Amino acid sequence: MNTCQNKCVLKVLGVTKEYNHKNIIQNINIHLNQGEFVSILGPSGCGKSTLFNVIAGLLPPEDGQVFVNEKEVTGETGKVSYMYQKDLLLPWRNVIDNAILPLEIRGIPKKEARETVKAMLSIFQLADDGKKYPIQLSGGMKQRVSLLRTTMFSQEIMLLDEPFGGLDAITRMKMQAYLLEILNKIKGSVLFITHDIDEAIFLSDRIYIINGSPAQIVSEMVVPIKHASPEEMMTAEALRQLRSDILKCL
Ligand SMILES: Nc1ncnc2c1ncn2[C@@H]1O[C@H](COP(=O)(O)OP(=O)(O)OP(=O)(O)O)[C@@H](O)[C@H]1O
Repeated sequence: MNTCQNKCVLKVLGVTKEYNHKNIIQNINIHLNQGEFVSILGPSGCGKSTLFNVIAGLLPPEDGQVFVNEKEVTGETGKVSYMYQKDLLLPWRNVIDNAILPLEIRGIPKKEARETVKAMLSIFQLADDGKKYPIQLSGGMKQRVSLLRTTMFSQEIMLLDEPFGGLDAITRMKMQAYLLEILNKIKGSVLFITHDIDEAIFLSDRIYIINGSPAQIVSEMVVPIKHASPEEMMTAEALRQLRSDILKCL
């Protein structure tokens, strides 16, 4: 299954990364097709964020290559957008001015950048919140601002590193539905890190399981029912089987 079928926007080939002469991830091969939502599911501490840092060009791999739209970009930053686990909003900037950061870095004048962000606020359900500061926002709102800022960098390929990890269960479910709604509007391709099996099943088209020490891709699974309803999540035999197959790999 490890081939590009539709247009392949991101390809990771044989990536190995070590810290202090110890391999953390080894010979990782993954790909992301245009418009796909693909999760990397694995236990805490196995090396998922390390893999994202290599893909984003923030860490050079010991071995292997990263391609974006067929062009090698190993070790190059600025090719994909990246949302970290923590929201990392600047407390002294309001919502709009937090979200314009990627545009400012690209040299777009502040006034123009603010107009661009303002036009997106309602899509992110932040229409009345542009002037608020991070301290005035709930956890879910902070993550929506982070996501907005991430899309301001690039909507083509987004790396989302456990964006809902710190949220309570109800907010997390709302954010998952909200993320799908946003993606439907902006048509991006997403690589998503999680260690929550049901979250991966609900959101993804495909799931890579990463495990071991050093961590490797131990399985690749296609989700048979896309965006299953809560009832299907509980009762569908195909999803029960998928959950069981995933558990065997972890
Ligand atoms: N800069 C570093 N120097 C040395 N070791 C590191 C460094 N960064 C991470 N590690 C180690 O590499 C391993 C993988 O870390 P990483 O953050 O990639 O895992 P993860 O799967 O994303 O974890 P989590 O799900 O808890 O966020 C861990 O054992 C971690 O302690």
